[in-house]
Amino acid sequence: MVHMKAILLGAAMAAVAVTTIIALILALANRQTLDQPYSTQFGIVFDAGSSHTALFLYQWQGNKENNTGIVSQKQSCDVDGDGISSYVQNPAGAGESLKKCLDIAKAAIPTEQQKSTPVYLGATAGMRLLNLQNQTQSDSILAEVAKTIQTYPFDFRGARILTGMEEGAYGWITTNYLLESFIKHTFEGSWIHPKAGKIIGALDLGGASTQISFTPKDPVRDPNSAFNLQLYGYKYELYTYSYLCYGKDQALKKLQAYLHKNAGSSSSISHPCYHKGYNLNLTLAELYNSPCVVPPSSFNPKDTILFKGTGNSSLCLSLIENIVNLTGCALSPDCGFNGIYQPPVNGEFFAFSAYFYTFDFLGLTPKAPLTKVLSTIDTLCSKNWTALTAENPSIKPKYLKDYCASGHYITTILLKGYKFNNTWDQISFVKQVADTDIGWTLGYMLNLTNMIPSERSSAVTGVPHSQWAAEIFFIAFALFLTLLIIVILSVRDITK
Ligand SMILES: Nc1ncnc2c1ncn2[C@@H]1O[C@H](COP(=O)(O)OP(=O)(O)O)[C@@H](O)[C@H]1O
Ligand SMILES: [Ca+2]
Repeated sequence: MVHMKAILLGAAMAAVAVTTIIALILALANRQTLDQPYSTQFGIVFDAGSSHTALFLYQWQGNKENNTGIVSQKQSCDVDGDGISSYVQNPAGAGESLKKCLDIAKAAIPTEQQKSTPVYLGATAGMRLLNLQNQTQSDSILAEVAKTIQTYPFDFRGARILTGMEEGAYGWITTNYLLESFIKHTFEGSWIHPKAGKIIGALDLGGASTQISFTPKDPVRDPNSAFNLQLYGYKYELYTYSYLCYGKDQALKKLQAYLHKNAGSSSSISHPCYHKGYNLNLTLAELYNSPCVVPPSSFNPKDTILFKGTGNSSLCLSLIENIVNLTGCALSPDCGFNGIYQPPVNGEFFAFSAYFYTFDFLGLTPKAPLTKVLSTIDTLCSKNWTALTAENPSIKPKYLKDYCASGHYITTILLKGYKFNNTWDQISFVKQVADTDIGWTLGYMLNLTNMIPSERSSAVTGVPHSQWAAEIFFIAFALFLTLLIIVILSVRDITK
């Protein structure tokens, strides 16, 4: 009898073991399903900035992950000419200007994929300002760019002006997506949520606006600058603010207007941020062409003024501190500049766009000690224009003339505005991560194409339904067998 029971138990255990092993093999063996070749998909985003427009072509491969996230930049294309907001006299020209880049993108996408390639155009602060000045003009420019894109075989999804908050939040999403701060692909092939605290803040300096976005330590006190997100099952409360008129170009225009106002009737004005030997002629129409500067009560738009560079670095810095209003704070002490609410900065930050361009020219990327930064800007500002242009023959004068001023502007807003004075080393000045540009465009596309799920369950690993059913069947069957044996053995014991 004991012998019989042992045989039965042995046989049953063997059956359970075999069933469990099959279930395990099914569960573990076939993760490669996701590596089956999916066709490459594409997406296009136009960044219609205040100073210029660029096209970004992104690609991704079904569910197949590469080591830096799923979506990468295949190529980018710079549109010739200025930003679309400069086409007020010729809105159709704004549409026309996009064709070169659209043709290049079309050539890069296989014909059969073109119809399913989404295209977005997002305009930022240049169009925000035009929209404030003259909505009819901004609408007609948007209509013209939409019309041109629709002549291409893509899936056009709209041309619109982003809010400053969207611009800041999407830049933050792009940065953290590329750095895999939300979800990380491990060596073993699964996805994990990385340790909290590795979320990076984003600093974007454009021509007409500048954005700061980060997750503060404490809850955001002003709902107007709170942006709540849920990504891969985790909630984030973002502080984000966009300072309209405080992009690099509009801030430097404010400085010109300030100098003009203080020059009285003189048409020749010393400019301490311009290099000795550099002269700039400007009509008053050009100087006062933006809502960021208040013109004198009466002026002749055709009058010209002459800015003469004096290369006085310390005077330049103190004038820039006048442009950025550093006093007054309603929610004291939590302020950025201009009395705008901002919680204390928290953690590491990536600074891109004109932050990067300026610091790249200065040789200060990705990081440099603050003392070196300040002395490098001083040295640059004191160079005379002839020497500077001779040393930098490949740099466009329209950028070269402003690096002194923008160097001082950047340190002013970062140190005294956002108050990185004790955390300077937390800022990296970068253009790309994993060969993909940092900016709002990728985050915008990821969001609009629902490529960042809000729930963890939609994350990337998985098995096909049939395999999942087989796994469940064998696991259930193993459990059933175990139970059956226990019951049989107990019944036999009782009836004995
Ligand atoms: N090579 C460069 N050197 C210096 N500044 C640059 C360079 N390329 C672009 N920029 C600056 O970067 C900024 C880009 O802003 P943009 O995206 O056009 O405006 P916004 O984001 O405010 O709509 C502009 O101030 C432009 O002058
Ligand atoms: Ca921009």
